[in-house]
Amino acid sequence: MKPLRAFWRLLGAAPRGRLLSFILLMTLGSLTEGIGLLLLVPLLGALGETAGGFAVGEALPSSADAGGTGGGQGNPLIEGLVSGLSWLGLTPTVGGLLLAFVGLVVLRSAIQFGRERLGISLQYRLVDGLRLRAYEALLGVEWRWIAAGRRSDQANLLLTDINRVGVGLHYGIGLLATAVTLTAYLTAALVLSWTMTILVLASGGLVFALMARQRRHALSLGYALGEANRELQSRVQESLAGIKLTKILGQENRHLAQFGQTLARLRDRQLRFATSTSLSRAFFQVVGAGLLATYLYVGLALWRLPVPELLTLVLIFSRLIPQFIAAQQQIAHWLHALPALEQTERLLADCRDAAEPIVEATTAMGAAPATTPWPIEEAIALECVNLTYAGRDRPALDGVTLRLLARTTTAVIGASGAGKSTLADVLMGLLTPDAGAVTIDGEPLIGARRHAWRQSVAYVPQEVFLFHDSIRHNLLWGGPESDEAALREALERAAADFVFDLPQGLDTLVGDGGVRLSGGERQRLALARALLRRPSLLILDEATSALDRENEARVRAAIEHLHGDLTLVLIGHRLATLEHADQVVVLEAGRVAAQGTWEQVRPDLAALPGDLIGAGLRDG
Ligand SMILES: Nc1ncnc2c1ncn2[C@@H]1O[C@H](COP(=O)(O)OP(=O)(O)OP(=O)(O)O)[C@@H](O)[C@H]1O
Repeated sequence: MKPLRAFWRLLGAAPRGRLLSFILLMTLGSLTEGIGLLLLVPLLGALGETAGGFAVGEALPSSADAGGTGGGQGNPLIEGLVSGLSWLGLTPTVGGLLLAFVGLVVLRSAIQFGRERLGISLQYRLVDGLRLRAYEALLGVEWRWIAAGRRSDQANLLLTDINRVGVGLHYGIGLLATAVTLTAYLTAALVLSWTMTILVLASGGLVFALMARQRRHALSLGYALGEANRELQSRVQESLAGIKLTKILGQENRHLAQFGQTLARLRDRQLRFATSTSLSRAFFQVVGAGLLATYLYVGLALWRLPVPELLTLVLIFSRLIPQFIAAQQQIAHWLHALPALEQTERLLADCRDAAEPIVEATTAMGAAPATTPWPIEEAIALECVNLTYAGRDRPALDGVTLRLLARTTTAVIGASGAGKSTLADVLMGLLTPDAGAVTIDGEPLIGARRHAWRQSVAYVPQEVFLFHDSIRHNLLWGGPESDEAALREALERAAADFVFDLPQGLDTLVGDGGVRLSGGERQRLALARALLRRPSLLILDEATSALDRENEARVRAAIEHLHGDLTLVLIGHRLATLEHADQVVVLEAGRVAAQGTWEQVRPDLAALPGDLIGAGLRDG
């Protein structure tokens, strides 16, 4: 990735008005800096010529009557500045010049304040814009792509990598300001002595070239830091997710040691970058002092420059050197952050390639996914559906042909790994088959229709996910418009009326992922949330696995009550639910091994190998 091009591309997303204001402030700041420095020349000249006996209000000797070589006489720009002051009615006195000088410093400070504020707000805007784009891209991508990636890498990118881009951008914007200031200093120096300026440019260029290795080092450390950050993120996420297991297994020390090692690797890389930047700063300071002494010697002894000019030049160069050091540091920081930007842009490009098509409707808020309900009139049909996950030889679904009639109940059973959840994902339009077709009332479930179809589907998985929020807000994810009565009805139908016995009722916080509730309570809340959605297709994936017999019976009664209202798919082993299904589908290694009513498939089950039915089924 070309560093300069990447910077402009990133900056290109900034609002034009703000960017132009920033550039204007940067230029004005540098202009005041340059003019302020040039005003010092006549001042120093006047002070020198009068050997300290000058009254503050006395006019400066004009170029005509001075006759000397110091004080900028003969230099058209400085004379122009002085006569500019006279034209404004300000007699160029020592006091006047001093006042003008202080005035310029005040003005420059105000401009600098504005510029820095604008620079930071630009940086935050660009970083947040990038973060939002990355998040939006992740949300809009095909499920298959998300499932194949690592959640911790995605979290790392959204949080740490984009933060690093922000830091890089901060230095990049700083570099712009430094470049403009450097230009102003060099222009001021050029006005005073072009030979000296060329000497400065040549020596500065040489030092800059010598530091190329440090810049390459910053880039490679940027890549190494990215890896260490990803490792830390995955370590933290995994450790926290598995903290219960860690405690049960008594492996706290092992986790701590691993965490310590990951941290040490991260710190090592950060420290190497900090050392490299500190070293280069120290190197520049020493070289800078040497160069300054050389310029002074050359100016005084060889080129015999007038003292006021020379003093101002030395002042300019003494300010120029820290700016030069800053520029080198800013470039190194930008290069250090470049791998994070590269990673973000790669994610955006990958997400663009794997984006799920969406039909957009125009709303008051702008474009939004269409959410028109999609009722099933006849049937959902699967025709020779094949699906193989990336990196797998064996298909998860192999030539599956099924017909789910509208408002009937289908039970899907099969051994672990038979393909039941994959079938559910295909029915929901989350996964597209590699071959074969899925149709709803004869309409193929492809392209943007898959997203639209999901608005009419509800799914209750075995591992229920609840947001760290109140029960009410968790339920409203299912039906945002639901009123109190609708919430109560859904909770009662899902046998989740335990909510009303809680001290805070619907406003009870459920904890991270619903950790403050039992597994069975979570399942019943998830069912209530699904019912609020008023779906055309409801898929329950082992949705009663965590329930005790009493609550399972209640949920089963609720499910039986739904029979005929909507199209139901029950994935599970429990005989009691299977018996009430209109059809039972038996999957084995991704194939349909048997299909029909429970009485029809029952004899086939005995012939199938392995523990297909499971103890739960035999128990009923
Ligand atoms: N994201 C994935 N990447 C690769 N392979 C996968 C993925 N998800 C599932 N599989 C594989 O696909 C096959 C079918 O898995 P699936 O989860 O559909 O089975 P299942 O019948 O739902 O199993 P269980 O009852 O244990 O939940 C299995 O061999 C599984 O290892």
